[in-house]
Amino acid sequence: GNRRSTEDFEFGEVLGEGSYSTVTHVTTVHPPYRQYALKVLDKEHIKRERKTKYVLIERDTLKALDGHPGIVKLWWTFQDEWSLYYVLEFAENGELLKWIKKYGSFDLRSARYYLAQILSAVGFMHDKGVIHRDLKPENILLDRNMRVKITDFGTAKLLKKEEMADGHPLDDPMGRPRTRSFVGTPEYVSPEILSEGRESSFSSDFWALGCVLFQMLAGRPPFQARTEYLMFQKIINLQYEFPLGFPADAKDLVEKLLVVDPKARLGGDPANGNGIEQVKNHPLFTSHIAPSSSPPVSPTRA
Ligand SMILES: NC(=O)Nc1ccc2c(c1)=C(Cc1cc(-c3cccc(C(=O)NCCN4CCCCC4)c3)c[nH]1)C(=O)N=2
Repeated sequence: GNRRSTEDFEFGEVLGEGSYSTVTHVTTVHPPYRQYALKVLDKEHIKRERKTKYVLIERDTLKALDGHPGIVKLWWTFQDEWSLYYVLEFAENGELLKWIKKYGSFDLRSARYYLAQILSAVGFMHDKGVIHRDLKPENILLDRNMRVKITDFGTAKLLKKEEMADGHPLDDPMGRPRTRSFVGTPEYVSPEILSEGRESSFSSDFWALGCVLFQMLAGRPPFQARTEYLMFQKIINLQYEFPLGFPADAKDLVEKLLVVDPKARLGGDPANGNGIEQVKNHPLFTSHIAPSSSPPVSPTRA
């Protein structure tokens, strides 16, 4: 059968490190030689840090999202005495963040090309009741054809059926105060998480999309500060500025996504219908009919 073990793989370079996991480039030792990203999770550390819940959420979320080209595929899982192993899709061109830094910033056509693919993957996630909660250029990978592959669902939230209506997790029937389980990466965390201590909702992912669009075109995230406290102040007070020359259509979309009230955010209120469709119908996408030439494979400066 296909019971796997580390013996089946030749280990290559380390691709990424987390607090209790390491992702390594591996190649199968038997033909057909295939490349994967092997995520090794340390059992001892997981138990000590009480992260078992997150580890299982990642596996269950990736299984629920299997089949979408914009989400990293989980091929198999196996374990040994010390570790859990997730055999994940290898995205050869790595993190979107690396490409933004390499080119300084993207031109509008490239930013629109990547945002359209990210929206397709996020729309699929939300339809399946998954909130990513930590969308950022480090978690948006690019494969050998520069196609988007979203990863790192270790901190995602898998909503129950009855929670799907407005994307908000239900309050505890016993009225116990909500213990906010997780806060995303400071630069990209939405104001409602910081101020009301709310759980994230679908709308939190839209805030992060606004930050990613800004960063692709500006070459930096909208909110930066020397300390997390100062960063949080800037986020809840919406203190950010566009660089000169920031394209008008993209500026308008960022301004509709970086809205403090999650319900007023574009796509943020499920009562207005499918959030992703509202973003896809924005002039950034509808007022530029792409020329017949194929989309850009690698980002180029404006
Ligand atoms: N937290 C997580 O779950 N993290 C994950 C999960 C899955 C996963 C994952 C992370 C991946 C990360 C990754 C990182 C890289 C990478 C890291 C450093 C440099 C490069 C790079 O320079 N790539 C482009 C140039 N290469 C040079 C080598 C030959 C091929 C082309 C890629 C490629 N893929 C991956 O491919 N698949």
